[in-house]
Amino acid sequence: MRTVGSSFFEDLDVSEKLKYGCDQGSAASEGYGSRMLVSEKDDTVLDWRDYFDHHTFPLSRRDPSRWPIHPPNYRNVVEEYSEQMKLLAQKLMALISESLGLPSSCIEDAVGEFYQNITVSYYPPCPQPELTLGLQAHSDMGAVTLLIQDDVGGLEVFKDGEWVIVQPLSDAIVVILADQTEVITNGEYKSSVHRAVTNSNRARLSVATFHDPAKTRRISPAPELVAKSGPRYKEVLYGDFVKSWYTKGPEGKRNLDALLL
Ligand SMILES: O=C(O)CCC(=O)C(=O)O
Ligand SMILES: [Fe+2]
Repeated sequence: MRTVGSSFFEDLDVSEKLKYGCDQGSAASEGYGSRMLVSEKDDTVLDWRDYFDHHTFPLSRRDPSRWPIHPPNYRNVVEEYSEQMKLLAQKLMALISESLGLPSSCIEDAVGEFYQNITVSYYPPCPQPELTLGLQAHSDMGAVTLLIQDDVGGLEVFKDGEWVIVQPLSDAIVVILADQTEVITNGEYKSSVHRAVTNSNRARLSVATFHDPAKTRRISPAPELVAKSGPRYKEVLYGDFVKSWYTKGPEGKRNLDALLL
């Protein structure tokens, strides 16, 4: 997956890439985009990255004809990778459920049918890395994100009040728990606040596979956990949560904090 991703970003010129351009005006639209976000306040660059977003599940959203044809195995690799990541996300949700004494299907049942997106992020070398981040601090909105990165490094997680580097390991898949898992587990598992930093000499590639509920899904803490310690989060319609995330901007976990009881 890393190989086909970097081949798309590094072998094609901009005009070729723009044939797959996403609609930058609408949230999480499929295709190629460049998010060199610039602050309206003081012109500082906020995000320094290019990306390609693929809609992979449910199958009704999947249209491989919108994905690159270079390199030639690109579309097959994405389809196979998507399947494997879905299986892994299901396994992890079952293990988390069991670890809390819940039936193994509990979290997956609460999430419902997976909306899976695969985002390849490409961070070009940044001339002044101290002035901008590749991607601002945020927690992911959905349930579980599975991330692979190359050997450059740049992913950091916020732990015990400081930023900790996630060392790149070529065979590792980083599990990033997202906001809806925190709600469903009634805060027993926390979503992770993370960001990507840039560097001035090497481009970096990461592939994040998001597993989210449908926008029409209502998410609330599992009843078994509420029975033990009372509800700690308000119920939320996932579509409303996504809307408020895009309105307020990521900025740490502020969005999820609005659901705290
Ligand atoms: O590039 C990375 O390591 C982080 C990507 C990420 O957090 C995201 O796309 O939500
Ligand atoms: Fe993220």
